Amino acid sequence: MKILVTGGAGYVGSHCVRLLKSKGHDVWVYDNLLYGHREATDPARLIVGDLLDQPAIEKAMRDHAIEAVMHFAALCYVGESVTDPAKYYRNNVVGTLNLLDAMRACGVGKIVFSSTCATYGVPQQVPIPEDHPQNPISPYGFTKLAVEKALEDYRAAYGIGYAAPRYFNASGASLDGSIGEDHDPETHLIPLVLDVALGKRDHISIFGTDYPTPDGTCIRDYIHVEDLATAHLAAIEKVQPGEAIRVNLGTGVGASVRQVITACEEVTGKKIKTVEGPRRAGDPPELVANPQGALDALGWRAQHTSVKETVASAWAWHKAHPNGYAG
Ligand SMILES: NC(=O)c1ccc[n+]([C@@H]2O[C@H](COP(=O)([O-])OP(=O)(O)OC[C@H]3O[C@@H](n4cnc5c(N)ncnc54)[C@H](O)[C@@H]3O)[C@@H](O)[C@H]2O)c1
Ligand SMILES: O=c1ccn([C@@H]2O[C@H](COP(=O)(O)OP(=O)(O)O[C@H]3O[C@H](CO)[C@@H](O)[C@H](O)[C@H]3O)[C@@H](O)[C@H]2O)c(=O)[nH]1
Repeated sequence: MKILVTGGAGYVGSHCVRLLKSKGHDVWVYDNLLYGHREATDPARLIVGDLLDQPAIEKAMRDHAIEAVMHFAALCYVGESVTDPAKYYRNNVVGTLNLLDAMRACGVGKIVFSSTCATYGVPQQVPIPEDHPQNPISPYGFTKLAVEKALEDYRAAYGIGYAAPRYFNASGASLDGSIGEDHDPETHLIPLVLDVALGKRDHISIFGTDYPTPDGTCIRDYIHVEDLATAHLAAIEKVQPGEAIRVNLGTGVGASVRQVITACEEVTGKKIKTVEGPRRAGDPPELVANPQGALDALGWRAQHTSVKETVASAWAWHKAHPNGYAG
């Protein structure tokens, strides 16, 4: 398939691009490089462009006879989405409408869109099934839910098929150590803890120790980025024009903040200094996927279910690239 991958120079997108290519798909990346890295992808297959430039998206689709889209491009900082929601609605919602309208204009019939468990808000039930109510608690989550709704309406009216995988916490790095996570600023737990192990940060702050969980810290479902890639491959190959697939992508196994820190200590052999602090606004106590829906819909299940194994792949990359793609 000829696939346009928006955000393919970013963390999750770059891992998916590699897998798609290895399976023989003809892949073009469309990324404005705001947070993406030229080094994370093949420069000969990179179109530097913005989602807000609809004619440029259409040109990319026509120039390369695109048949399907994988859509990773988005702004993803939950905190910033609260202080500057306009930026998030414009980029994530208006940008995606431009992409969908370009697909209509060019006759592209299917898309896989990066949604998130943040669309569920504070869960009423854990593990979370796909039919759980979606009540986001941040503008970021609302932008993702708005796109899910638009996808469904575009499917019903115009026949565009879509898969909307809702990721839990993307983690880890490619198993050969060649690409990994490099966000600036970094806000995610695992890379921040590994920065402490590398001596780049003095300590990790634990955001809240009074949650109703066994050790008092938040529980998350850390899904390996290579597992996310295999799920996307399954989704793009499975979904057909006019169809809809909505699935959670998680391991089904949760790990607390303290458990992640312990895993990092075991993997790196370094003692991690921690500072216990207040809760971070908007953090639900526990987010864990019910993975059955993805198994039923895509025949997919996560292969990396040990957080220690996931941390080990992240550590291999961070150790080899202490300054990310900059060296
Ligand atoms: N990382 C996670 O834990 C996680 C969890 C759930 C969902 N997601 C979603 O998965 C997707 C990828 O996340 P990531 O962690 O790889 O983020 P990332 O920031 O590493 O990648 C996003 C990419 O999109 C590009 N981009 C952003 N706005 C653009 C625009 N207007 N035009 C063109 N390119 C643009 C950025 O330059 C970047 O390369 C996002 O949509 C995110 O919301 C991520
Ligand atoms: O310095 C830190 C950073 C994080 N945490 C905690 O670690 C957990 C994981 O946090 P983080 O790595 O920031 O991920 P999330 O906030 O869970 O959000 C990620 O995962 C979501 C899905 O769960 C996606 O929607 C988001 O885009 C993605 O950033 C949370 O309980 C945080 O409170 C700390 O205690 N200290």
